[in-house]
Amino acid sequence: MIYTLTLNPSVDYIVKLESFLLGNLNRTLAEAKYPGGKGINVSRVLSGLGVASIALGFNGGFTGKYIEDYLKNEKIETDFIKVKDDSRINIKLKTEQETEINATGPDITEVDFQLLKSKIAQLTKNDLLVLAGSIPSTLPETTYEELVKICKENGVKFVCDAEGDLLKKVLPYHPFLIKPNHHELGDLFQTMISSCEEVIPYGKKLIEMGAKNVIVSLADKGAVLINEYMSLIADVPKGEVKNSVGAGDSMVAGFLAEYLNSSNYKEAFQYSVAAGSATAFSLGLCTQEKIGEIFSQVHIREIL
Ligand SMILES: Nc1ncnc2c1ncn2[C@@H]1O[C@H](COP(=O)(O)OP(=O)(O)O)[C@@H](O)[C@H]1O
Ligand SMILES: O=P(O)(O)OC[C@H]1O[C@](O)(COP(=O)(O)O)[C@@H](O)[C@@H]1O
Repeated sequence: MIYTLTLNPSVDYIVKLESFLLGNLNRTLAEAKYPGGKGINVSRVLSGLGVASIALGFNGGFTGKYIEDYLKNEKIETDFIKVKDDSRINIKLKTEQETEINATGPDITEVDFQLLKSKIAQLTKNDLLVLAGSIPSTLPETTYEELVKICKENGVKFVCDAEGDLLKKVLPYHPFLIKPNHHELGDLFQTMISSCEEVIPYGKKLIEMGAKNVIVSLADKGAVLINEYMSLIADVPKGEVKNSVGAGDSMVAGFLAEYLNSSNYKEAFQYSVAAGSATAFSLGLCTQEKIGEIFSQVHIREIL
């Protein structure tokens, strides 16, 4: 079974405005709400692709209930640990640019964290855990490290989509997949990365540091897959970007769904990029149909 872990779920409140004037009254043209948080987005895309998963994490209050009900409605199994305060609301402002305000989220106690650890300790070598997103400020910086240590002890495969030190610290435990974007990759190595070709040496370093598969996305500039067998560069389809929130999460879900189906890295990567772009071209997350429409527009070349 695939488990996704979202330590800090959100209600993503997407508001579209003609323009945004700081210090003025602004009125929206349109708005939408979705359950959010990276692991939750992965579960939702997987579900749309016919792959079951169980969503884990902490949720609370009316927002937590909204998230849980929404997932249940989409037939996604959940096993959240209830916390006292409300799950956060993240604001996504769509003007000519995309501006995000991600909230801090509720306090997580030591008892809640122990409960989570005991849930993770029950996973087996037939399971895969996706750890994705930021860590609430009340949890220790070592949270992901502690959780993947448990995975390693029990032979559980895991995927990690996180930033900076959180990501670096899980590499020695050999994640099956990591997916930084080019800014996050640049931050890891204190450099600026602006093309797919520039990604390759750093991607290879991440493989040396322990990752099994590295996907680096560069928004409209393409994406790169590196593992011990190959280095692939994909270009992305052209289209009207409606909302790129969750595009990265869709790549993770797309890769997992297709890899589980075909065990073919190249096809899984092509599917992953198509899923990312299908989400960017949609108001919410991608659908299987939308991915199918643009799949053949994703061109992959191998770098020898
Ligand atoms: N402007 C765009 N045009 C086409 N596809 C896009 C665009 N922006 C994002 N995507 C798709 O979404 C994927 C992830 O986008 P990116 O912004 O790099 O990741 P993240 O959401 O993790 O920051 C890209 O690899 C691509 O497939
Ligand atoms: O946990 P973080 O880093 O605050 O991110 C949470 C946000 O990330 C998202 O999961 C979107 O992630 P991506 O755009 O990177 O795919 C939103 O749904 C959510 O609001």
